[in-house]
Amino acid sequence: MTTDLPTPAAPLRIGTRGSPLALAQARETRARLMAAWDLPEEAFEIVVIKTTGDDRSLIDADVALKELGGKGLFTKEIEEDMISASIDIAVHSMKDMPTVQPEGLMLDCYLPREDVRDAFVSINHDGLHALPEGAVVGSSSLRRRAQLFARRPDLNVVEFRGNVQTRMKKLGDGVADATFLAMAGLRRLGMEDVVKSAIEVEDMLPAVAQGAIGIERRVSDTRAADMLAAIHNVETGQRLAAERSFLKGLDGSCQTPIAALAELDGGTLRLRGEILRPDGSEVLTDDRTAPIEDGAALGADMARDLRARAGVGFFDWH
Ligand SMILES: NCc1[nH]cc(CCC(=O)O)c1CC(=O)O
Repeated sequence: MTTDLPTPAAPLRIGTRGSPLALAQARETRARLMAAWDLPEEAFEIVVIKTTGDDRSLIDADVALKELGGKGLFTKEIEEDMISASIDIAVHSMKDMPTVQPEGLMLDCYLPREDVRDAFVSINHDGLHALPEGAVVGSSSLRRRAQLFARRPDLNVVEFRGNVQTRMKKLGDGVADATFLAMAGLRRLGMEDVVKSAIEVEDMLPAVAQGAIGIERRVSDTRAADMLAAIHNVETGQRLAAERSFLKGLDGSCQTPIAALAELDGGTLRLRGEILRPDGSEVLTDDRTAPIEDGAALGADMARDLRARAGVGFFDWH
């Protein structure tokens, strides 16, 4: 391979959001590239980009969420900077990524996946099953809210946003008895100490691509393509192919209560999928296996069948 490797004078520019988790993910990507190509830190430049999703005033206004449908809230500005070539690659939580990339951009590099489970975070309670009748839980995730209502209609759910510290303060102030966060994010931030217990996927199926980091690049950028190929994790890519095909088939976004998890066992891929009414009153699930190479087709088939079972109006809310 005759890649012109980046140098301190002409670094590979890594675009990222400025949140602590996004920065941790960008640094992990840089560390993996440094190790794979034996390059110094100065061969990379981490470029922080502000996105619509980072704008609290917009995110808190329902109108913004409705207008954008939740799609690309965290990615639009970063992708524009990649197209205009002011950055070369962008590091994303795949959970927040739309299923289709803008013209000229692509995703073909995924890092090894972290813990896919949700974390139960609480000061006084040990886990979901230990929550007393009528307890107050904080979550702004449509998926987690719907999954909680489905299992525990007695719980009261309140909006909960902010970084880990903010949420812990709210718990300390008694705003809620418990909240939920992805194990992956907490591990990557080194904040696992706030976790009371990991929720098994049988109790709460994770969001599509939870725990996975993807690295986007320009289709035409062969240097980035070569560099990223060296750190690509094949298994993560195979699992996400099935999960994201499922999401795409449901026309879903992070604003829809959809959950899915693909796992590999030898040459076989198992895909579990779930769609819920936002109030948890109805849950449709499916669980199938196929050869790994048929994962995307499996996801599309499962989405089509669940759609048919759901009928019209299943996802309506407000
Ligand atoms: N939607 C926000 C978001 N996007 C990715 C993560 C965590 C890391 C991951 O799941 O990969 C989170 C926060 C959370 O759900 O706790």
